[in-house]
Amino acid sequence: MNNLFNVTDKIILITGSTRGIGLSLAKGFLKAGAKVIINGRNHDATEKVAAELGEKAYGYTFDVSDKAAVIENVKVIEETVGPIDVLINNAGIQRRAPLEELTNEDWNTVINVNLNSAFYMSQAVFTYMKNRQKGKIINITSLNAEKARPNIGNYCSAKGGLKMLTKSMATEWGKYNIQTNAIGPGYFLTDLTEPLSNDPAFDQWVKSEVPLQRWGNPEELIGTAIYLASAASNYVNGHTVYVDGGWQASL
Ligand SMILES: NC(=O)c1ccc[n+]([C@@H]2O[C@H](COP(=O)([O-])OP(=O)(O)OC[C@H]3O[C@@H](n4cnc5c(N)ncnc54)[C@H](O)[C@@H]3O)[C@@H](O)[C@H]2O)c1
Ligand SMILES: O=C(O)[C@H](O)[C@@H](O)[C@H](O)[C@H](O)CO
Repeated sequence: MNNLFNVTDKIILITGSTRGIGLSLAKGFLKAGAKVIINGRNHDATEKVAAELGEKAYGYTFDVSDKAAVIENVKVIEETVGPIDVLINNAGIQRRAPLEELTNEDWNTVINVNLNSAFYMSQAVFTYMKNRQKGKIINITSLNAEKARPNIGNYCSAKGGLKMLTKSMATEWGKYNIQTNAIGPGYFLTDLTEPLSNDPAFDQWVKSEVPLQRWGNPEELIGTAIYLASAASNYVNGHTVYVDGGWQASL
C-alpha cells in the first residue's frame, strides 16, 4: 500500500510485547504488513507468542533492564532479521506503595525497567539508525508523566523521566533523521491495571473522570503508533501524544 502511513515490511522492535499493550501493537503492525520483533523475559512465553503471530513475528527473550543483554540482542536482531526501522520502548512494570513505605528495591526496579531500559535500548539501536541516517523511536510513557496519583511515585517519576528522555533524544538525534516521540496512554485494560479495574471505586473513578467515560482498549493505541512509525510523522519530533479519552484536556 503506497501511502503516508505505509509500514509494509518495516522491522518494528517492541519491548515487552508478549501481552497487553505491546502485544496489541504487535498485532496491529503485523496486520499493516510490518515485521515485528516480540520481546519478553520468559523464553517459552516469548516463543509461543511469536509462533502464534506467524512468520513475520520473531521472538527474542531478554530483560530490557540488562544493558549487556540489550546490546547483544540488538546486534543479533540487526544481523539476523534485518535493520530495525522502529523501536518501541513499551516494557514496563508497576510496584504500588505510599512513598513513605516504598522500599529502595521497588523504587530502583521500577526506574530500571520503565526508564533505564529505554535509555539502554535506544542507545543500542541508535548506533545502527545513525549509520543509516533514518529511524523512529517511540516511548510508551503515561498519563502519569504529567499527573501523579497516590501510591505510584516510583512509576510517575520513571514516566516523567521518560517524557524528558524523549525530548532529549529528539534534540540530539534529530540531525541524523531519527524522530523520537512518545505515546502517553490513559487508563487501559491490561494485566497491569487489573487490580485497579477490579476495584469498583477505582473503576468508577476512571469512568467519571475521563470524558469518554470508559477505560481504553489496547487496540486503540495502534493508530497512533502507526502514525509515529511512518512517514506521516517525519517532521514530528519530541512530542508525547496522549491517548487518554480526553483526561489531559479536562479538570
Ligand atoms: N495499561 C495501562 O493503563 C497503561 C497506561 C499507561 C502506560 N502504560 C504502559 O504501557 C506499557 C505496557 O503496559 P501493559 O499495561 O501492557 O502491561 P502488561 O503488564 O500487560 O505488559 C507488560 C509487558 O512488559 C514485559 N516486561 C516487563 N518487564 C520486562 C523486562 N524487564 N524486560 C522485558 N520485558 C518486560 C512483560 O513481560 C509484558 O509483556 C508499560 O510501559 C506501561 O507502563 C500502560
Ligand atoms: O497503577 C497503575 O497501574 C498505573 O497508574 C498505570 O498502569 C496507569 O494505568 C497508567 O500509567 C495511566 O496512564
